[in-house]
Amino acid sequence: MKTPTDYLALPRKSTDDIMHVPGDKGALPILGDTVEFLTDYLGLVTRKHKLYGPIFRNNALLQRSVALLGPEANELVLKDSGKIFSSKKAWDPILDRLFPDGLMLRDFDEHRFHRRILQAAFKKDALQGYLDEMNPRMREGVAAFPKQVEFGFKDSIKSLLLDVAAQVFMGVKMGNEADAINKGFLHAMEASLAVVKLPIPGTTWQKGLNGRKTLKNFIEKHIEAKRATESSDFFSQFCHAKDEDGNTLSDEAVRDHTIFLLFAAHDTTTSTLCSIIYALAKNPEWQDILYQECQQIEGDNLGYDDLPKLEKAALVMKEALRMYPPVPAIPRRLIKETEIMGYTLPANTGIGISPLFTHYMEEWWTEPKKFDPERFSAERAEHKRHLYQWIPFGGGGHKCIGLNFAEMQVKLFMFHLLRNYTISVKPGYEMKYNAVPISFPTDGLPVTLTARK
Ligand code: HEM
Repeated sequence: MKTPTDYLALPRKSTDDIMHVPGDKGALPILGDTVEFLTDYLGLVTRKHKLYGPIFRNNALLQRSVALLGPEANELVLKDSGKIFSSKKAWDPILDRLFPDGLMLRDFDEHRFHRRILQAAFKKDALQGYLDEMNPRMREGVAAFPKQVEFGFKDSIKSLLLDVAAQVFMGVKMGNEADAINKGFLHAMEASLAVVKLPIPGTTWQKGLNGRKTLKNFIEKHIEAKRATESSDFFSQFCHAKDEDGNTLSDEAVRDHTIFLLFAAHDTTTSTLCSIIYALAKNPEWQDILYQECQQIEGDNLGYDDLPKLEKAALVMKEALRMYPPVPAIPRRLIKETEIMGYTLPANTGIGISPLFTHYMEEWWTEPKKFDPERFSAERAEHKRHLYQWIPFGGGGHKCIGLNFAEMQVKLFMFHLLRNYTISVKPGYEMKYNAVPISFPTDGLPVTLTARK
């Protein structure tokens, strides 16, 4: 039987048997540190780290959990050599009704089985196909952005990426069907952040469930035809994907992975492009460097073989992901009692590691608050001091399967934008943003594009 807390986001409380771990109850009764967690996550974690060290108790979002900080902790949790950290149990409470059975919501052998099959859709030939599909749409999308007037970059890029996703993820050409898919998807995304999950018509939650239904119906309607032909979209690729042993995906698995992929790709890439555009607007010398780099490429399209030529663009992306990792914290749940950093933690303990905190640790980064893409250059390679100090894509078995696609899409956008326009913000402008649940500007990121002479 459901209890009232089942209708709240994150209803599942972790066990109380972690009171021996350093920490405190948080600032407020019941809410603990929820307010600071949502408004200044990095400040909160940095303060607690100073007080308690690399392992401490958290009390936020009606959950007690244990924070494990720093590259060693990241490695322990993400590598998970003992198979004790469940991704499914951590993500399910947030995502299982809207995006069930995606890769992140599967564990261990079952996860590995699905991931090996899905890998086929991220190989070179497939990526090349997606890039060819995306080129004209991205070019037209950038050309349609307002010029010479200030506009909110966040909403514009979100909507462009949504159009591209309808085509490249679901294989829908523009028109009514794409609009319905986009709307359904947006509603499902919004519902994933809903605090109250009551199935009442008109609420964010109910709209999200309806949104999922739209996506589900679309896939179920088209799956037979998709299996009969092949095209350059993830939906089609998943229909035909095989691992080395010839295993394939069931219709249900194709459906759930395709819908989950939309979720995993969309806000993360939108967030990354916002951070990049902000960083470039504040550091115009980097716009010139990238402009020169784009000029080496002939023609109006970015080809797959051109991607490695955009070396400096890759450095800028890495640095933006360091400073503003879209996924600032990665949750797991322990599946059995385990001793970690000198403390015995019971089964079911919620665990949180923090890419954002790690990316600002002075022990590992030179002047971490400074935008300095060259820190990732082959000569300096600061990020290689520890394999788990730069983890915007996570690591280990659940490391982002879409990272090459993400880099390709980001480069494609920058290519079409920077070869034609410069980006500026008002003098003295500083982006206001919230790091959790996903790093986003809270002011819409007002920018101005000006045509290059
Ligand atoms: C810059 C953009 C992106 C960032 C920063 C990002 C970040 C992440 C992170 C941190 C994880 C690991 C979560 C965990 O361990 O709990 C992850 C997993 C995942 N990402 Fe991404 N992602 C990005 C883009 C994409 C794109 C474009 C796609 C698809 C085309 C994608 C698909 C996935 C999937 C399916 C998983 C689950 C992998 C697994 O559990 O095996 N991501 N991503």
